Amino acid sequence: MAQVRLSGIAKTFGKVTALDAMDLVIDDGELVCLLGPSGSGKSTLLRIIGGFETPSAGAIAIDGVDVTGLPPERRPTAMVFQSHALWSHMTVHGNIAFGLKLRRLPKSEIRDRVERVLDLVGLAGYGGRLPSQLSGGQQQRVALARSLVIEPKILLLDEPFASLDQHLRERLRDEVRDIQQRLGITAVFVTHGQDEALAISDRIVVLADGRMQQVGRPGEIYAEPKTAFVAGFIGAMNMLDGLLADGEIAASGLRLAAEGSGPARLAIRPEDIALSEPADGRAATVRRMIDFGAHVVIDSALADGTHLRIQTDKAIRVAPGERIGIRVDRWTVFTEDGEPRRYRSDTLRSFRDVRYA
Ligand SMILES: Nc1ncnc2c1ncn2[C@@H]1O[C@H](COP(=O)(O)OP(=O)(O)OP(=O)(O)O)[C@@H](O)[C@H]1O
Repeated sequence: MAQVRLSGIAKTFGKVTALDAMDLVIDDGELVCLLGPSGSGKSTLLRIIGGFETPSAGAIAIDGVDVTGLPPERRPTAMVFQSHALWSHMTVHGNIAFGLKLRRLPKSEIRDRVERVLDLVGLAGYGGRLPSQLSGGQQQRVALARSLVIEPKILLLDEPFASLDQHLRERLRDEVRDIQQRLGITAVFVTHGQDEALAISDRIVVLADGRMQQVGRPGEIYAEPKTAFVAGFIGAMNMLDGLLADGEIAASGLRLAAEGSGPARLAIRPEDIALSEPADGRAATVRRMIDFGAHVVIDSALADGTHLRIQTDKAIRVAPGERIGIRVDRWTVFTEDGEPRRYRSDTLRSFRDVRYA
């Protein structure tokens, strides 16, 4: 069992609040991604879990044992850093065996464990090479093997594949997910790549300005963002400034049914917009078509010039300057205070306004 419990964890560096009183439980065997923009506190939180940083306030417990004051080597954790930091004069075998030698394990056991973990990361037969004789991706696999060989209960990864090209990054992150599930270990993965987080996480913790914005399953975070920040940060989103009045939100000439009054933000996913006949309050002008192969995105302009992106079928062809009608199937309205309100076109009839249905 390896559960991590953070209670009121905070960290300040001088006047900078890197983390603000954070409570979080990471369950046994879970892979949790810490996702957020640069400077949001992801690495600081990970380093606190690993014991590389001391919190200014709060406590951290692993399997019910308080480890707040313990150094990294006395925690059941292992960290994989962004830069592989392998010892260049040591072979792959030597690099991986190092931690086991420190623990004074018998030679035969060290050899067996190194072989097993090399196999696990797809590098069987590479033990005799020097790091300089490996590709970047292979070096990062060695770094991963070096962390896994000590059989940690909790694997901590700080943007481990950031320096690799996208193709390799995707392959390695899927492998990490696979290995983590096979070994049944708990993992915390720092990334600022939303695709990465959506692809591999059991749960995502979205951070901004040292605060947890939302914690949830990938699909939940995508479909039901709790704040305008999360809505804009995860997945493609049209975010428009609008005004609520008379059962509608008006934003950049677009009008949709919504309750409440006063300023608000209107969030619409590009895939939740379809083309239709132009009409008052639901028209735009095509700027350009962006062909992604599997689908097409129409970059359009609303009445005041604000961009509106529409994801559509690649069979659809429109020309720059063309006026198009839009039908919005789902939208979310965020106000300063209060919960976000989500709407769908087929629920509109209950909003006494059938114009957009
Ligand atoms: N040792 C330090 N001394 C002073 N300020 C620090 C230190 N480490 C981090 N910070 C500050 O704390 C905040 C959070 O930093 P952190 O590295 O945790 O962010 P991050 O989300 O991991 O960012 P990135 O994606 O850029 O790595 C930032 O404002 C950063 O400048």
